[in-house]
Amino acid sequence: MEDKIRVLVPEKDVDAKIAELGKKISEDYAGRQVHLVCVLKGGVFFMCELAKRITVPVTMDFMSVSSYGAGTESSGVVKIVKDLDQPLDGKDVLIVEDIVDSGRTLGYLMEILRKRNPKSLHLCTLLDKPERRVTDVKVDYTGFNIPDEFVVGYGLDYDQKYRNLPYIGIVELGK
Ligand SMILES: O=P(O)(O)OC[C@H]1O[C@H](OP(=O)(O)OP(=O)(O)O)[C@H](O)[C@@H]1O
Ligand SMILES: Nc1nc2[nH]cnc2c(=O)[nH]1
Repeated sequence: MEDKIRVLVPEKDVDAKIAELGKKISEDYAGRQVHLVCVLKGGVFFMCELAKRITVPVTMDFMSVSSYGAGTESSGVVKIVKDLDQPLDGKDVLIVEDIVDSGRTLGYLMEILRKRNPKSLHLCTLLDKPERRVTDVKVDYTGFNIPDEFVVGYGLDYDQKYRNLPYIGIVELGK
């Protein structure tokens, strides 16, 4: 049987929220250049849409870390699979993520990136599951706080599927 996807956040609400976040970030970074750091793979859809909504000068870089396997639980072991191409010294860095869940990935990542001497380091996530937090993380910009459900779409996968959905959904697995 095919998996069923129940819509949690419809496409129009995601689009409206990204526009709102882009406006807020543009205001907060007025007169500066913002260096967006995308955490692959999940963050890429959100980052592209967000970048289009930011009106101050933007530069971008990408990194890939792995903390989840094929399942739905963070392993707690975070590995850098692909590092950034450019140094962060003196830059106003904004990390762009699809989701903060246990906080392990971002807690670890922010600690490493802070050591690279950015002028500022902030975090923007499309989704946050505050109930699930194990590691404390300061989130500066949040799209939606969501309940403790495993979500897919807008970059988020289940076993590498469903990243391309233009909305956020909950998978009901087929038997
Ligand atoms: O707060 P945590 O519990 O650490 O979970 C958050 C992390 O999990 C997801 O990545 P994932 O490992 O699924 O990789 P992907 O983006 O390549 O799918 C997400 O993009 C975050 O990086
Ligand atoms: N796809 C997906 N990846 C995650 N990584 C951490 N939480 C989640 C989630 O709810 N869905």
